[in-house]
Amino acid sequence: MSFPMAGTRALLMLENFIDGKFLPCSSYLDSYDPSTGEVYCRVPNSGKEEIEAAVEAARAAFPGWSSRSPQERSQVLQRLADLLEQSLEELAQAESRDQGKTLTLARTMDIPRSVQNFRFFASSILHHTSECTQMDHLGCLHYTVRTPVGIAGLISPWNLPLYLLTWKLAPAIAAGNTVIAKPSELTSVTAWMMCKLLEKAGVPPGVVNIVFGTGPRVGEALVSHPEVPLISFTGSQPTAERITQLSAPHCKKLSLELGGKNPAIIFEDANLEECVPTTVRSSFANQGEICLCTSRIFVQKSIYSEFLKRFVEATRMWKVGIPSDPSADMGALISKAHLEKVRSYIKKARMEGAQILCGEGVDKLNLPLRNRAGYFMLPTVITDIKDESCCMKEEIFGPVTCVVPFDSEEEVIQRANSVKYGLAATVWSGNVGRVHRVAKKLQSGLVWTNCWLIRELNLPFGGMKSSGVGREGAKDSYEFFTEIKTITIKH
Ligand SMILES: NC(=O)C1=CN([C@@H]2O[C@H](COP(=O)(O)OP(=O)(O)OC[C@H]3O[C@@H](n4cnc5c(N)ncnc54)[C@H](O)[C@@H]3O)[C@@H](O)[C@H]2O)C=CC1
Ligand SMILES: N/C(=C\C=C\C(=O)O)C(=O)O
Repeated sequence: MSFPMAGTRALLMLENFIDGKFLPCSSYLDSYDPSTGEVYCRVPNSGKEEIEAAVEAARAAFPGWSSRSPQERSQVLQRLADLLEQSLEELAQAESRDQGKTLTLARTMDIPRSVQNFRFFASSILHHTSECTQMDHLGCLHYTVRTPVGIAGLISPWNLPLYLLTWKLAPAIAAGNTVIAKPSELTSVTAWMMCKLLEKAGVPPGVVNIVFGTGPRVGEALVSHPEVPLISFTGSQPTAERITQLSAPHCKKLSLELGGKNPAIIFEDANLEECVPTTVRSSFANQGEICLCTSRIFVQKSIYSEFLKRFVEATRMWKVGIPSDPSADMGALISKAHLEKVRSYIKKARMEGAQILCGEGVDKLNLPLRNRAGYFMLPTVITDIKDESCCMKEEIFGPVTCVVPFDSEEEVIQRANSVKYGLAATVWSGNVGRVHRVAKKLQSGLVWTNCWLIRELNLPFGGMKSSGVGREGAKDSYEFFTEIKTITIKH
């Protein structure tokens, strides 16, 4: 596999992957290197025509793929995982250049997890069982069978491009579906690189089709297509709303993994040695562009000053640098528009009288000349802010976090729950009873106590309230990507 390295002039031209073939498109979109602000890649600007071709290919491939045994499909997934792993370095370089994240993060998190997604579902597909019940008095036996749904539409975002695409793709094809995936138009490169490995892995033509382009054009064509009965989406809440509207006339199965406004609750008996560095990471990892990132930090009053001092010191040590710098903790944000949006929240906070303790507008960003037009900003800590402020209510999805004090357990639970989102929370305390009590009362699909982002892929992942509909994981993804049928036998 090859793609232009940072500094090369040739534009990378992506093509759609339909029916096992790379196909050019009649129009293209510019894609930017977030670390320089320069166009470096052109992405197909697909529409209805390409979706029609992909549906035809996926429909034709379905009978063959769905009738293979789980073992056969599992072997294909394992081979794909091996091939991705062999290309780990190239994929990590590409992800970092396309997304702006540090190369270190792409190498240690994005690509290894993409490999793991295939290995995980290659294994879990072998272990599902179905239910059976008896009604001896009526001479009946009842059991369930599961069958793949058909053509799965997968729409993924720009923050963890290959990681989140493969988190949907692996369970979809493991269960016997064929797929049409639409990655974010801002970060399409690693999906295109993966297509180059599919044939060698033994994925038959038409089982995986990847169509590139924008949400309103090709995304909507996919969502509205009557022969795509299922959509798995990760992204923003307004887009989820639109997908829901477009799917409604067809009663499609939907899995919606959306944003968060995730609280960290830090009690006075927390181990600050562990809590401070983990909360810096949970706030600013991947430039704060993970739906699980912390953006509201509630600290018990008795340790508030001490925590704040240590937290700001540690944030100032969180280095922003060019993505290839091995000492950088944070790279560039995804786009100019997103950088401006994130900065606008800090401006609003200032206007409301909040204090910016470090970061944007307070400290100086040091970047090489070539990267000055890149979309970089410093990790920023806001205090003296009201719970009603938009910075405490809306998903900013950038390196910005708010720190506020609290008095009691009851109060903090109520405040943590007072937003429309309910995705992830962290609770820091040495008191086991309290940890269980608080975790249970938080309106949040995931609660990490005394840690962050330790993932158990077997268990349900997803959010409550406006953070989404449905869950993903070994059993949940299997259930989503299959239809269940109850069969009664009278004997
Ligand atoms: N995982 C998450 O929680 C994510 C949250 N966001 C949030 O969303 C905000 C906006 O980011 P965007 O890139 O605009 O997210 P988005 O929700 O618009 O994009 C996610 C995916 O949906 C597609 N899409 C967009 N409009 C569509 C439509 N009408 N029909 C079908 N597909 C469509 C996009 O092309 C992309 O592949 C961010 O600032 C952040 O707050 C963004 C990305 C991921
Ligand atoms: N869905 C997102 C992150 C998921 C992480 C995981 O499955 O470990 C997101 O940032 O959108």
